[in-house]
Amino acid sequence: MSRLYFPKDFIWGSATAAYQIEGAYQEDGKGESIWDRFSHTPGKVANGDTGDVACDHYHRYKEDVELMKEIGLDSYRFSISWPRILPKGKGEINQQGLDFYRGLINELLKAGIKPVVTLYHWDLPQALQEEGGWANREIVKHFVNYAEILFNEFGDVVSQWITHNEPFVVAFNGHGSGDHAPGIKDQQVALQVAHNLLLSHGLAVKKFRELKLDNEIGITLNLISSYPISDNVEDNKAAKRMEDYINGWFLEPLFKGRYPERIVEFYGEKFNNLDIREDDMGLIKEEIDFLGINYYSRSLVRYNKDSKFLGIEGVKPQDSQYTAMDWEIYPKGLYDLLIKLNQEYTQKPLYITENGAAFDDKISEGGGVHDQDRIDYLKAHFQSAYKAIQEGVALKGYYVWSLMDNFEWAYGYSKRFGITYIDYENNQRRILKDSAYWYKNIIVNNSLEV
Ligand SMILES: OC[C@@H]1[C@@H](O)[C@H](O)[C@@H](O)c2[nH]c(CCc3ccccc3)c[n+]21
Repeated sequence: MSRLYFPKDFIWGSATAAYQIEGAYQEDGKGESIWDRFSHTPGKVANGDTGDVACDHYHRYKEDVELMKEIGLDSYRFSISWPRILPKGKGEINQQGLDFYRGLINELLKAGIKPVVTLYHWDLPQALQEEGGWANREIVKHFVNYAEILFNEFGDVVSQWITHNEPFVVAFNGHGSGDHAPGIKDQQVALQVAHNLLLSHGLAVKKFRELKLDNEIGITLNLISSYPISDNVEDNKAAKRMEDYINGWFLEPLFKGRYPERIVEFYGEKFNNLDIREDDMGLIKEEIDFLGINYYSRSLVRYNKDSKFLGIEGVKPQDSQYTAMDWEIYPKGLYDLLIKLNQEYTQKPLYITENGAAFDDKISEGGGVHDQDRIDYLKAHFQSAYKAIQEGVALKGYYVWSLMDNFEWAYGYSKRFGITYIDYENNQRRILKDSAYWYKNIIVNNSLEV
């Protein structure tokens, strides 16, 4: 057996999001979010699950920081719930909302754990949705106002700020396929939402720079590695379109100030109809300090002239392994992605802000949760990250998704991503899974045994 040693200042962390773990959905002045509304809408979420209680983190955050300390995390990535801070999305500030996050951050600092805050992880105040939400360009100034409140309140204790979690998903799942809140099904709206999200990111970064804070700011994107099933030209073009659709639509504006031509022509009229103003692309390209990457799996495609989805058809190799989300386990895709980002987009510091897997975890007779499949998944992806670092990629940290089982959006509580098991039948009891103990050992040694 040999050991792969990570750089000495490498950050090992874990990640969550407010709506997925906090619960207390109407407590202490919190306003309604679009996910409160969506999850309470019959038929939208598996088993009629909602985030009303979730993991009850709102009341149990001290216990949860103790868990993070036991695992030995260097850092914890979490999101702040906009409607806890501004119940109507703007106007009056809810002090009890600020107090909750102050308490959480204080516990983290006492435990020597770096707080990394995601400003927006999908839980828009419902009051703003009623004014058009992300489809209405006015939202940009409300987002910057919200961000400024948090920069001023926590700017001296937060290590890094992430403006948005996965604008692709907010735009295309929330406004294209409609399987996420607010459940709109309109590609034209989805494209406008994507643009407004990027613009809100750029203006929030600009505001952050004006405040001259000494921590860092970036954005988190869900990114894939995209491969053609054969080396024929049409399959290769299909794989490139897939990469442009998920990765390029956001990477190109953020780092090159433009939308990717190949797919712009594919969108045609829908792109020409967009409300993009003269300075927008320059504002979106405001320099960031790091890029957050959420990687879970690859995309393997073939060209299909009858496919309404960009002429693309997904392929699922028989001999691959799959997670409980039916996502192919493909660690090499993380390595390929990191190398490509380094070569084609940025040499800025990169963080894996999410990587992990859902498996059908069970509590064993002895009371433990033996999730060897999750250990194997993480080990293989850590090895890919290690290889990329060895080849010069400025990967500075890795956040396992997730610290605990939680509300998995439209899948409700049916999918478990945590390294901590949540026993929903037993008062949300926390049980560290074998993967948590395995991760603890990695962190202590800052190395991986292979
Ligand atoms: O699905 C697991 C996690 C979610 O729980 C996080 O909130 C979200 O940031 C996140 N993103 C991805 C990859 C992109 C994706 C999002 C939604 C559905 C399918 C894929 C996976 N995950």
